[in-house]
Amino acid sequence: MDPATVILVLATHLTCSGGLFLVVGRQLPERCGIQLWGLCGLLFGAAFVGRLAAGLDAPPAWGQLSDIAMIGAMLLLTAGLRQFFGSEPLSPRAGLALLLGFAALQTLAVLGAGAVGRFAVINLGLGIAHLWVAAIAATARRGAEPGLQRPLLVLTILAGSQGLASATRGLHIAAAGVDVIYRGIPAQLYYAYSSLGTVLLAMILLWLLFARLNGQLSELATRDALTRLLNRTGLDDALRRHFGARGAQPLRLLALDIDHFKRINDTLGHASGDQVLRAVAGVLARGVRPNDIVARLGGEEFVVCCAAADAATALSLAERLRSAVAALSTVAADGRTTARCTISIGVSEACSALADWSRAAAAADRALYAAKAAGRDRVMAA
Ligand SMILES: Nc1nc2c(ncn2[C@@H]2O[C@H](COP(=O)(O)OP(=O)(O)OP(=O)(O)O)[C@@H](O)[C@H]2O)c(=O)[nH]1
Repeated sequence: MDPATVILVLATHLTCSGGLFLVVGRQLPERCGIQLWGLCGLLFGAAFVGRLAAGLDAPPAWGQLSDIAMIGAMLLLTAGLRQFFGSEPLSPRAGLALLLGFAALQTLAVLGAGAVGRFAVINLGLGIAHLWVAAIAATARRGAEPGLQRPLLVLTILAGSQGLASATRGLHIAAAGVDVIYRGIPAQLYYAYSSLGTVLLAMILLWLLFARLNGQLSELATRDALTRLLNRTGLDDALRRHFGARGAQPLRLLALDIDHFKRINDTLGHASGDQVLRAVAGVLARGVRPNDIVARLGGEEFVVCCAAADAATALSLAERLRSAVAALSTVAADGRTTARCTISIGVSEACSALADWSRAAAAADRALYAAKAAGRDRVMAA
């Protein structure tokens, strides 16, 4: 394909994907990055159109405007990525300073070496900008949720390889002169790879977005909004995963219930009751080992699944949780009164398969009611 056709295809693709991002971004929360990616696509597309409009053989100064627009578009891409991961994008002043610095450097190169200077600097500039995108993706991947790991790895590889390709092209043009800008195998390979890269980049950004939305949806479906513990659906999923794993340890079920919780609501108000629920949930979540499962089944009922083969371990965990909750003192919604509460716990026999789960849950419940009947604030084994 001749360079003008490649540039036209790139411009069309970038403009369409930029527009699509802006349309999709209208349905999403502000500052999630996609709006900046949309602007990046539109600006990059406009830069290519500007390059075509000026003509591929136009004097370097004409093409400089489109080059500055391309670097501006790359800055928007990095800003969108930083926004997506919740960090502050570059300030407009710093972005402007970078653009002016690039323009000054390129002008010096054009004055010294004409078209070769211009193309060497824009390719080096695009190379550095792509490597920056790769660095942002690689850094974000370290702390990212599991669903984002793969798209971020692909983005790191794609942006990194595009960065290296652009920088190498810049150095090649500086060394070999104007003849290699549009002609020859390296130029053909470069245009083929950047066309593919542009299409893939838009897909990866959408992949990132869908992975994030998917994670948020699954979080909403499986976690209790008040305490952030697993809800019933989340517990079912966790049990299926636990028992589905090879060599799964047996689980002992601790059924927990806050004693006389209605009184807390009645005396201190529902908002204070919510604070107590959050505080108890915190004690349970912090008090177990990473392999254990903690869930809120509704109201003031919780369940802890303890990966322990022997009853003594489960009973001592239950006792530890009971005394930690009894020692807890929660500031009520008025900010002054403190609320205290106790819990009763029923502990089941070991359960080694998902099929036995309801029997274990019923046994733990019976033990819990026995603990309540025996005066509350105690642990009973099934
Ligand atoms: N604040 C708050 N209260 C809730 C929530 N869900 C359920 N409740 C309240 O929890 C209370 C449960 O009361 P009961 O089932 O009578 O149990 P209890 O008062 O703890 O008594 P025992 O379990 O017998 O010790 C009810 O008043 C419910 O309204 C919630 O999300 N927030």
